[in-house]
Amino acid sequence: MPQNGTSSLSKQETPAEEIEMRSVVHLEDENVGPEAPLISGDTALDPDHGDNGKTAANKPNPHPSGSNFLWMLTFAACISGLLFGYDTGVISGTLVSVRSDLSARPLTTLDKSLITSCTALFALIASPLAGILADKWGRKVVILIADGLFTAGALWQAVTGTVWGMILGRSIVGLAIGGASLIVPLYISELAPGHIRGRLVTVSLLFITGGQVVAYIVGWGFSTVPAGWRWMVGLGALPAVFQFALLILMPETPRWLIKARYEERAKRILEKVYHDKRYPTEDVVSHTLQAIKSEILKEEHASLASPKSSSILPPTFSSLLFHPPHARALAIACLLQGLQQLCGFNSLMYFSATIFSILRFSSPTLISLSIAVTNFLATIAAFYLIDRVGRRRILLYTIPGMVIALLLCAFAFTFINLAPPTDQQGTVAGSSTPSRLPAVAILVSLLLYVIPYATGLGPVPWQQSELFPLSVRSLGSSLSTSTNWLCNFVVGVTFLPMMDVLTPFWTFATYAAVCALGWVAVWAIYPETMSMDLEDVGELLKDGWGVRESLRRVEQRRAAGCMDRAGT
Ligand SMILES: O[C@H]1[C@H](O)[C@@H](O)[C@H](O)[C@@H](O)[C@H]1O
Repeated sequence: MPQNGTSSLSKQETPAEEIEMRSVVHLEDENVGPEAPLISGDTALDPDHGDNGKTAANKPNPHPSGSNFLWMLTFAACISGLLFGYDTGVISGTLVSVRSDLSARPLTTLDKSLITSCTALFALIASPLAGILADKWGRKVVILIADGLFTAGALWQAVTGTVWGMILGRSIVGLAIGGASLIVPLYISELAPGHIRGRLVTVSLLFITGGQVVAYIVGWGFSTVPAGWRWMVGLGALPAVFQFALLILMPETPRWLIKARYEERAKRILEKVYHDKRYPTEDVVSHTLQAIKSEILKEEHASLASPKSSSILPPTFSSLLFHPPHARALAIACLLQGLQQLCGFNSLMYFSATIFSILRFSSPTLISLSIAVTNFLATIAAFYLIDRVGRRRILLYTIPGMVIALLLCAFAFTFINLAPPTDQQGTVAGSSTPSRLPAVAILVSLLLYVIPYATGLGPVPWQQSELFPLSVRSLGSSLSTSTNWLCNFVVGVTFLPMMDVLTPFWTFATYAAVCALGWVAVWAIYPETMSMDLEDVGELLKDGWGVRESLRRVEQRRAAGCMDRAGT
């Protein structure tokens, strides 16, 4: 395995060497601008060779719904998503069941906050590190390390006897979640053909939200068993061990392999990914290979030619921050990830039982399960829509629904008298006799909020990897993943204080305002990337945000009938 993704050329993989030599020759030609074909006379390596709208109709058609091999790899990778969901969801049940089992005393509010928020904090630290490792050693290595951390963290939590031991265990799991949340969408995006990429990445969201549902059910099931919480947290080790074993069968992504100059291996994997008896795959494989190689050459050229690169920062960092197309991709990815968290969804994930207990529902944990189940079911809708309706359009349609539902919820809260401030257990105190109608209206409005969230903002930001060209893909994805965890952390620590200080009305109205502002930003700068090859997305952001151009291409592809392959 190469040390930095650019060395270790094997003898039989000379075509990649040749590519590198050609690239050097090309870079020595002063008259060749980034717009020009990289290798004159070689149409396969022409930047226009990809689907830029002119060639859409002529592109070879891969299997419309993906080969079995591709689906198997997607499911294998998604086990990390299941762990991400399980470990974020299990905390709510654990906090109620621990009682005095840790440090021989009941948990204080501070204990609860630390145990909950350290996971997001360590996920935030882990994602950029995972991005660097994913570039150096490959995507698979990060999955392997995350599995090790998931297992160690789960077992440690199950046996620990102190609050600080629990915080340590949650932090180890946080490191694993940070790595997994970066690598799963990246791994799948780099394997998937453009026309089903959105759906395959959304499968990982089904595993995340499904993991949250399982965690809530397990939490509910073990809540009456003495020390049952040890089983809740310890069970997280099982899927990690299973995935660890599966890793032997999982290949590296073709895109990383080509960057690391293992072209023959990349070709063999592409052949398997696109394999189907009913469809000739040779053309698709060679088209994809050439498009990846062309993109690598262009990126190498562009970053060398970039005038604003800084000598203080490592080259990939300065290329990501100072090369305008890369910086634009980063801005969009961070906007979407920040919006996904600052819209307040995880305040429900972490505190819905608290909200429903102040509303005097007889079984708050069961009612909060309805939030998790709705989140999961609406993600299934996203799976069907994301490659048909498109990422941008889904967001523009669903965010207004979230704004309305949040305002309804804020309004309904004005009919509930809340006694200030939180009690000793960190629970927001409620009035003695809240009326049933506003309480039911709050539950309904929260469910109405979750449906559009899970159809749009839940899955769309995780399509982030497709925005970045290969040279900065894992670094860019890791920074936007960190943005996600930073904002997740902010929402986790501010929700209860906001409810106390600002009142529930202003808390939910603030989330509504964030969503409304987010809608404007999405409308202004997020281009439609549905059905595009990864290598073509970069073209869109070359001279601007590419919104109009992306919509024009969507129309063109529709007219050419290309989208029928995705079932549109
Ligand atoms: O996309 C996921 C999903 O929406 C989860 O339900 C949520 O808990 C995560 O924070 C988010 O990243």
